Formats: sequence, structure tokens, C-alpha cells
Amino acid sequence: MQKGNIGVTTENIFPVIKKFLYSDHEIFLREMVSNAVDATQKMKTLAEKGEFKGELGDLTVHVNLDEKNKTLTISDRGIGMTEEEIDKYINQIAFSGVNDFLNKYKDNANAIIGHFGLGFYSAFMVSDKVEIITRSYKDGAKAVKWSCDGSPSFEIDEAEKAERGSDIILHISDDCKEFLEKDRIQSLLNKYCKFMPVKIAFGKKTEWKDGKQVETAEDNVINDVEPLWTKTPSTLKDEDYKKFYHELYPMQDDPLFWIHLNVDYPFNLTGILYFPRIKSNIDLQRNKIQLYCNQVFVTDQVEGIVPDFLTLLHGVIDSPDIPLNVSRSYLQSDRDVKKIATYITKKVADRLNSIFKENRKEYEEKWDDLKLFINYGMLSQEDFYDRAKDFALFKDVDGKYFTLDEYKTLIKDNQTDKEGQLIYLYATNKEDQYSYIESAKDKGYSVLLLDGQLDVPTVSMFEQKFEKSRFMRVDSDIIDRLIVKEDIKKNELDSDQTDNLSSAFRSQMPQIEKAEFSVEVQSLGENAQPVIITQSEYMRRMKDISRYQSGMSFYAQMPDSYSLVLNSDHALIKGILDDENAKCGEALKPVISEIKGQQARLSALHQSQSKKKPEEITQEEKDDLANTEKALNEQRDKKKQIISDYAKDNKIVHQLIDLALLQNGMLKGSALDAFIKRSVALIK
Ligand SMILES: Nc1ncnc2c1ncn2[C@@H]1O[C@H](COP(=O)(O)OP(=O)(O)OP(=O)(O)O)[C@@H](O)[C@H]1O
Repeated sequence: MQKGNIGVTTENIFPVIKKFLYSDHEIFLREMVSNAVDATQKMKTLAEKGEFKGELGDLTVHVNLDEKNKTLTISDRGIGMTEEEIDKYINQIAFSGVNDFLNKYKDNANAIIGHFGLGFYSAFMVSDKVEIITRSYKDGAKAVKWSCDGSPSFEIDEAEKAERGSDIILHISDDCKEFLEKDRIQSLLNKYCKFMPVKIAFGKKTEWKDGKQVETAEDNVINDVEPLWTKTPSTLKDEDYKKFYHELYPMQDDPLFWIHLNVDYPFNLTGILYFPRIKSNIDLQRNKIQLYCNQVFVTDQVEGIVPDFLTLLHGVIDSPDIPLNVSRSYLQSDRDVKKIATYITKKVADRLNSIFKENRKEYEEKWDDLKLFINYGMLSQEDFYDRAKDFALFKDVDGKYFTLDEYKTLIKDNQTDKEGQLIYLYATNKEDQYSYIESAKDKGYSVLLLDGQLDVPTVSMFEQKFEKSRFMRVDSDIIDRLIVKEDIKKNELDSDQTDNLSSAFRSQMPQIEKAEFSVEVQSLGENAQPVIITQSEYMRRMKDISRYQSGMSFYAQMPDSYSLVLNSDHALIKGILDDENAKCGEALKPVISEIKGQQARLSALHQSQSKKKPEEITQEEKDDLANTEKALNEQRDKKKQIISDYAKDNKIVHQLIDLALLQNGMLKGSALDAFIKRSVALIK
């Protein structure tokens, strides 16, 4: 019998391990089982090379729970260890400065375990005592038993063991009783060992007999030793990929597409990435990529390893070359990891491109689901934009799809304004913006449907990328100003008429919450509508962007600003103007002439005072200016009052305002009720 101390420089490492690795306790099982799998793989390799000539036998790794004796045993028929090997691999955990290291990485248990070959010692996170009973495959090797109770001293002794391989017996400590529960172990095996490359059995299969669940003789194998990503893509059918997808994500719809990754130079990486159907909330879909290292589950937190937009994908990545045992911040700056991210981005783009080229119809059918993902990629990653610009699509309001280039060609002739800017018209809601879309179509314009979650920032991105191009929502201006081709016809009204007309409408505009209206008069042609509402592209877009971009909350606070445009060519508008003139022209005349007089006086005063230095202006002159201003304002108020009194009783003014509001879904509550009653009365 041999006795000794484990070669750690720190007096007692185990309490330290326990304390710092607390949150990740459960990984001990992954470490034990993957050691068993490694030992088994080594055995197979020796046999393949002819260095081992005996029978391999059944190589299944067994995990057995003994609730009564409070032990969890992991048994393998791998290479086993001789006494010397135990001494070398288990006893000599040679590293120094363990405390420094643990302090530095205390939030990242994975970093400590593995990195320093501590995998085996993770057993002490959950055990009072650990025993190894092992027998090497080597000829004439004697079985040995090693045991250690969590202090740095161990015992090693001869043992009885007929078969080659190792049993690792964990005496689960009282504060870790959960690891004596069958369900807990089953779910851990499922999480970490589901695709390990050697069969792993957890107890025996059970069956129902006479109303009772009884064990059968058959092993309960918990893993798939040859998961789909390890197979050759050419041997696989669509059904295989779909089946595997549903195995990974039981509750999901069929995926749209998938990509089978397979590289061995300059790094080793395999995996399958699936495009899920994503329509709404981005955040809901994250953390669906599982990262494996040689078929051992490591994490489903892949940020930093795959590009951000690809975290929307689902699937599996397996690479022994991703340094898994280091901190996240290190990962993000690691050059090899960057190469992997670039590679994955390229692969994804290539795959999309080939689907697009090979089967455009199918691609178009899936575009609505793909769009969010591709937009996100183009927005967040330059190299993806450069590839995706060839297979990104635009969809018009009639459901037709175009590539970016095709669309440009389509609209170039008819939608270039007099400054040479190409104007892309779009709608965000086909129903709400129906009449605006129609009037654009009447002009022979094409209108895109941009109703996706990321369309606003995407549009801004396109404006930066495309040359001399602008995106305008169809309701952002009157049709002739959306795409200005020649100088717009001036309205033929003089300034007094224009002012009287707009004042009449302005005075009757209802208060609408968070909305602000300005009124203007335009010549839109006699066939255009008498009154329309537009909303400036710039302000609307800034407000949209402010919803998801920080530092823009200023815009979010602002009311929506609209224009009420009166069509001076329309008979109804002309009629109102004539009627207004007939009914209050006489009353307005003196007021207007008074206003003009005061205005002239005011500007003369301003002019003379502007020539003087402030200290030269006398009190008398200051009073004069103030009084004139006051008089002017009084007259203006008087004018407003006259017009407002007139407009108040003009049913057509109210009707036209309400129709314009109605067209934009802004007529609600009591205003809507009043409109309906007035309409009924008018019909009568
Ligand atoms: N079941 C086993 N059969 C044979 N040898 C084993 C077994 N478990 C552990 N060993 C030996 O003990 C060594 C130390 O194991 P440990 O898990 O601490 O580190 P590792 O497996 O080398 O590295 P890591 O776990 O960090 O990947 C192994 O390299 C292996 O030689």
C-alpha cells in the first residue's frame, strides 16, 4: 500500500474548487463521462493500430446510481490505468499559483476545469470521497484502487477487478443530494452527453408489467453516437435534416433551410445550422445554437463565436479548435475565433446564394421568413452585406419580388426626380395607406411593401449604400412632391386668399393626441382629392428609429407632425373660398387693411431702430414698437375669430377634414360619432 500527498502546491485545493465552481457543479458528470469516453476511444485506436490484439468486447460506458449507498459510478472498458499512470495523471496536478488563477476566473468554471487538466477533480465538487478502481489493458497489469476523501492525501492499494477499464465511484456528499436523483442525472446526461461518440448507458430500460414499472435486461442507452453533423452530407436526405432538427427542438416548425458545415483547414469545424421561421421577436429565438467539442456539449451561449446575427439560427457547431476554456472577452478578441465567425458568415451567404440561384421560386416563397434574418445580417455585418446584396429581395405591394438590381432597373426611368435622385416609394401597411398607394400607381410608380421589423434601419442603410437614392413612404408628401420632376405648379390664389382658406381649416382642426398639424394650400389638379394628410418622411423615420436606438429619445418625445394639404384646384375648395369671401369678405376687409397698415408700421420701426445702437433707442421708441405689435396681434386675433366663426358653421369644411382624418385612421371617438351623424344628416 502506498500513501502520499497529491502534488498541489496549495495546501488544500478542494475547498477552493468547491467554493468557486459552485454554480457549475453539474459539469462534473460531463467531465467523468468524457474521461470514460476518451479512455474508450483510445482503446479503439490501439486496436485499430494493432497495438492491442485482444477482444474489445462491449465498450458501452455505464452510469449507475446507487441511492442506498449514495454513490454514482461511471464505468468504462477503456484503457484503464496502471499504478504509475494514476500517479502521473491523477496525483500530480502540477500547477502553481492556484489561488491567483481561481480568483481571476472565478466566474468561469469552464476556464479552470479543463484548462489545467482539472476535469477529474471536478468530482470533488459533489463528492465526499472518490474512488478509482482501474485495470490497465496492458498485459499482466494489476488492478489498483485509488481513493481520496477530498483532503490532499490519497490512498492507493491493490484491488480485485476482472475486466479491463475503470470504475469511478463518487460518494455523493450530503449537500449535493440532487445528484442521487435519477431524473436529475438523466437530464444532465441528456444535456451534456447526448451526442458523445461512445454508447453510454444509464441503468436499464424499464417496461410496464402488471401495472408496475420493472427493469429489463436491456441497457438504457442515452446517446446517439453518430449524430447527423458527423455524417457525410451527400449521404443525407432532407428528411434526415428535418428529423434531427425536431430532435433538437421538439416544439418547432420545420426549418426553412439548413447548412451542413464541414471544414478541416485552417481549423476543424463541423455542424449543421438551421434557418428557423422567424417572424417576430428577435430575442425569443436566441441561444438555440449548441456548441460541442468533439461531440461533448459545452454551451448554448455562442455570442462571440458566431456573428451576432447568426445567433438567430438554430443548430449545432462542433469544433475542437474553439478555445472553450477561456473567458468570453478573450474569445471575442481571439483571431482563430474571428476566422471561424468569418467562415460561418461566408458559408451562410454562399448557401443562401445557391438556393436563390437554383430555385428562385422556392426562395421567394420563403423570403418573408428569411427577410428579418438577412436584414439583420446586412445591418450588422459589412461582409455579409457585400454578399447578401445579390440575393436580398424587395417585395412590392402586389407581392412581386425583385433583387435590388432588378428593382433599380424597373424604377429608374419613371422614378428619377429632376435632381437625378432615384426615389424608392414604399408603404408600411397596404390597407392603411391604400389611397396613397393607388395615387402613386396612377402615376405609373412602383410601391414597395416594407412592413418588416427591421425595415426602417434597413432603408436608412440602403440610402447610404445606394448612390443618389432616397426612400419615401407614399404618404410622406403629395404625389408631385414625392418625385419632383418639374417645378410644381404654384397655386393661383393670392396670399390673402391662401391665408383665409387655410385659416378656415386650421380653426376647425380637432385636437388629436400626440399629433400636430400644419395646413398648406397646393395646386394638385381638379381630379385629386380636395384634402389630404401627409407625414414628413424625415420626422417619422427619426421617431421610428428612436424606438430601438438609444440616444434618440428626443425624437420619441416629439408629437407626430402632419400636413393637411388643401387642393386649391378642387371645386369644393374653390367653393369654400368663394363662400367665405361672400359671407365674411366685408367684415374681413377693414381688418386686413388694418393688419397691413400695422405690419408696414412695424417693419418701418424695426428698420429705423436696427440702425441705432441699443443704448440710443429711447423709451418712447420702445413703447411705440410694443404697442404696434400689440395692435397687430389684436387685429390678427380678430381676423381669426371672424374666420373661425364662419368655418364653424361650414359643414363642408368639417366633412373634408374628417374624411382626410378617416383616410388615415385618425378619426376616433366623439369626432367619429359627430362625422357619422353629420354625414347622415347631409344625405337626408
Ligand atoms: N476513466 C479513465 N480511464 C483512463 N484514464 C483516465 C480516466 N479518467 C481520467 N483518466 C486519466 O486522468 C487524466 C486526467 O484527467 P482529467 O479529466 O483531469 O484531465 P484530462 O482529461 O486530461 O483533460 P480535460 O478533462 O481537461 O480535458 C486523463 O488525461 C487520463 O489520462
